[in-house]
Amino acid sequence: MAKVYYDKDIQEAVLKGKKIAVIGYGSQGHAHAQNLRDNGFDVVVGVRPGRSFERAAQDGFSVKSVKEAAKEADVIMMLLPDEQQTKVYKEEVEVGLEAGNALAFAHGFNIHFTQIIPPENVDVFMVAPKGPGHLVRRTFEEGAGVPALVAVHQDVTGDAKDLAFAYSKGIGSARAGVLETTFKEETETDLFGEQAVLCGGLTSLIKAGFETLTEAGYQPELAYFEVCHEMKLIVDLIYEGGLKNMRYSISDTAQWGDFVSGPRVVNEETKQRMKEVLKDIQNGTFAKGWLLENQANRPMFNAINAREQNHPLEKVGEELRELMPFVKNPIKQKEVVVNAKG
Ligand SMILES: NC(=O)C1=CN([C@@H]2O[C@H](COP(=O)(O)OP(=O)(O)OC[C@H]3O[C@@H](n4cnc5c(N)ncnc54)[C@H](OP(=O)(O)O)[C@@H]3O)[C@@H](O)[C@H]2O)C=CC1
Ligand SMILES: CC[C@](O)(C(C)=O)C(=O)O
Ligand SMILES: [Mg+2]
Ligand SMILES: [Mg+2]
Repeated sequence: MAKVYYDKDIQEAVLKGKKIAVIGYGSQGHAHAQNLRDNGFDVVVGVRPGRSFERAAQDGFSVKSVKEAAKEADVIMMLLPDEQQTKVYKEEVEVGLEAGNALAFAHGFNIHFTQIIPPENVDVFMVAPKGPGHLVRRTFEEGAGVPALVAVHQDVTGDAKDLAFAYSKGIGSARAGVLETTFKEETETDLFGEQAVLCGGLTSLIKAGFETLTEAGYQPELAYFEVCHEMKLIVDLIYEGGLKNMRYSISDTAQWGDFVSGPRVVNEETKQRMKEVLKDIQNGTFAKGWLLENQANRPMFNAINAREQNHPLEKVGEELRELMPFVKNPIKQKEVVVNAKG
């Protein structure tokens, strides 16, 4: 079994007393900044003027421009959207880097695909939480954490690996488990996971199930409960005790259907497609497409996003969730409050 590191295995002294600039205050940014601060680390937030700036100030942080924060910090964690990082790095971060500083990432995209090439005199490490930023914060507040991967790309001080582990402990990830990896392995597996299984695979599966039922004349509300709402309840059982725990709880009829019909839907052909997706990630085709899409101001991203938001599943889901007061969306609620103040 791979070595998994926990709080007890990690010394945080190497990071204590250093100034950490969290660049960006979005999904990951707000969680890293707040968890690190709660664990006694010295954090400055670097963002452009606007919504995030106001939110970080409202949360009590010292907030500066990206340039100022990066210049005054010893450790600079890049938590801007991947596609924005190169420009901001070149214009505002690189100039403030001093020998012996550390440049850090939560995903390997820009280092692995050579969009950012840091100077040779700084450490470069990664702490990549294996979960959405809002849950990095929420689980931390609940006394738990989200697992993370750490990697070192450059080690000039001899401390890069210790810094990465200390940072992972600082954001609460070592409560759940931290694994060592490389930028290449994290980048390729993270992109594959989100495209083929966690986000792309799952949304396509849910939509296909919903459409199959509604096109056959079944009620959309019923279809939503069947293939979307219940998904969380089933996944919770898998999360808590593996596939066998879920299969223990469902009926034997469902388990037999799982065995005989599941592989008719997700089969060798699906796996072949997954291999193609992985190949496009490994050979840079996906990265190139995403970077070009952004250079063109996202024409396809925006068109698909608009279409997806109008999918009948989204409409009926919105109506049904309104009628389930126990289905709360703490992320949305927080944003509404902030927007109202902003
Ligand atoms: N989202 C996640 O859960 C995960 C993300 N990651 C990685 O973490 C990194 C950050 O991702 P994520 O948290 O999703 O990012 P977000 O999209 O949530 O980041 C938004 C933040 O970046 C700021 N920002 C955007 N563009 C600029 C710009 N041009 N100049 C200055 N500030 C800018 C925004 O400010 P404003 O409000 O002013 O727009 C906001 O503070 C990425 O590398 C990602 O791959 C890794 C694991 C999971
Ligand atoms: C699954 C999507 C993710 O990789 C994540 C939350 O881990 C991301 O890039 O947001
Ligand atoms: Mg991920
Ligand atoms: Mg990702």
